[in-house]
Amino acid sequence: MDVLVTPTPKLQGELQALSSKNYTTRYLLVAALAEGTSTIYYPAHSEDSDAMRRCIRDLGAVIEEDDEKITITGFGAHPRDVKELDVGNAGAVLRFLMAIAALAPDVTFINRYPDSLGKRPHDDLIDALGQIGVDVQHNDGKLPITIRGGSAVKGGKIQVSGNVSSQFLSALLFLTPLLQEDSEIEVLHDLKSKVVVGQTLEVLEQAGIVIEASDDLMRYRVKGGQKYAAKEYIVQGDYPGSAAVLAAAAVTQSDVKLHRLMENSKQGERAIVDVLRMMEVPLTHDNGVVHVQGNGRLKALEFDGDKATDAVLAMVAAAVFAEGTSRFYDVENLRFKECDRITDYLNELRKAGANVEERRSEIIVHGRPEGVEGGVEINAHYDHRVIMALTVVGLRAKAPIRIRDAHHVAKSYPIFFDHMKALGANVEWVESD
Ligand SMILES: O=C(O)C1=C[C@@H](OP(=O)(O)O)[C@@H](O)[C@H](O)C1
Ligand SMILES: C=C(OP(=O)(O)O)C(=O)O
Repeated sequence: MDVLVTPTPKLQGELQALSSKNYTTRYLLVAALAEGTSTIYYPAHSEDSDAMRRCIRDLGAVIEEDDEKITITGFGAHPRDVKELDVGNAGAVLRFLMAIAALAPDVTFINRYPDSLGKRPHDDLIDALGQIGVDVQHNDGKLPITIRGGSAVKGGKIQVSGNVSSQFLSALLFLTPLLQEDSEIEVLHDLKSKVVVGQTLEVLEQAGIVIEASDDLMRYRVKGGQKYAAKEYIVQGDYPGSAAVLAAAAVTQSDVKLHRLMENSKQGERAIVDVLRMMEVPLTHDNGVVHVQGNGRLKALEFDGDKATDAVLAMVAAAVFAEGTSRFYDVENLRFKECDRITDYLNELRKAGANVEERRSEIIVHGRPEGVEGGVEINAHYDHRVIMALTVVGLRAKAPIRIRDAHHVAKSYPIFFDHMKALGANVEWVESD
């Protein structure tokens, strides 16, 4: 399905932010790794969180769900001997479960998105798992991937590169407490998306796991033979998805309130609020409610995008209409996401009429406060965040834009267009031809 975005000068209304994707995937996983029954309140519903639900069920977790909560009886350190897992297009789910598959005899992760997840590299995790005796068969570091683990995998010293994705380190942090022996993990090179590792450590601690981490998050000591506790968890609101809604409010005349966005969240993408403030967008953030009263005027800024990796595309979309030139730096790992979020995204922005430039690890935006031309068809590149960001741009284009295959928004935010409509955006689903 495609979506037609017709220019919309005003947005107004109140929404509940959807539930955090990254906390949902983590709570589902730690509940599955516990032996008792855990309860997760307000879990996210999206393709990625459904992928984690499906895979932990296949691995032996028993799941019951109603409108408010999900209860999970876990398999502890003993997943069922499943032959195949389908993670859809979910990178974090794949990487976390590649590590957990080391507890099973022989699991193959299939390749259902050859043009998206199928192109993403997993070499650093494959290499790290190899160091503790996991046999990994792969297609040049990519899917399909077969993991052969089992009782021979005991823990030990592991070095893992962090300069492509933090998910490889998070994956090892979920696995190593369950191994028989103690482990020491050292992160080599750099650690991208470092803030997300904070979310991993927070969830591990909530699940009763003890990990000694160095202050710079580059070294870890993990005792083996630990057990995940069965607990109750509450999922907070999602900043990465909300970033697109807030950016939409920022580029229009708006009066928009978004609830459930904790001020002290560990999600790096909460920086969307500070970034919009620095862009001089009128807003307040109190008691978990972000209230944007946009007047359509924004100022350019410079921002270290690695601090808020999944909100950068929304920030860039806002910068398209700012006065002056904005620069988002330290964003090279955006190239290894659902698509190349620098080259592919900027190509689509250019089509819509934005004035943008790319460097290897930077996005530069020469703002056009007068608006962009629009009147084009956008390729979604299988990327929910490209779809949401181009919607923001379409609201302030001079002619409608059509986003091809916009249904991929469901990877993280299936009701994004319902939410945008509720705020008054002129967005409608149209059959692809
Ligand atoms: O650990 C996680 O849940 C995630 C980590 C980040 O990936 P990278 O570490 O690859 O930047 C982020 O982009 C992704 O959406 C979710
Ligand atoms: C990159 C993302 O997810 P993942 O890496 O889990 O596919 C995302 O949600 O923007």
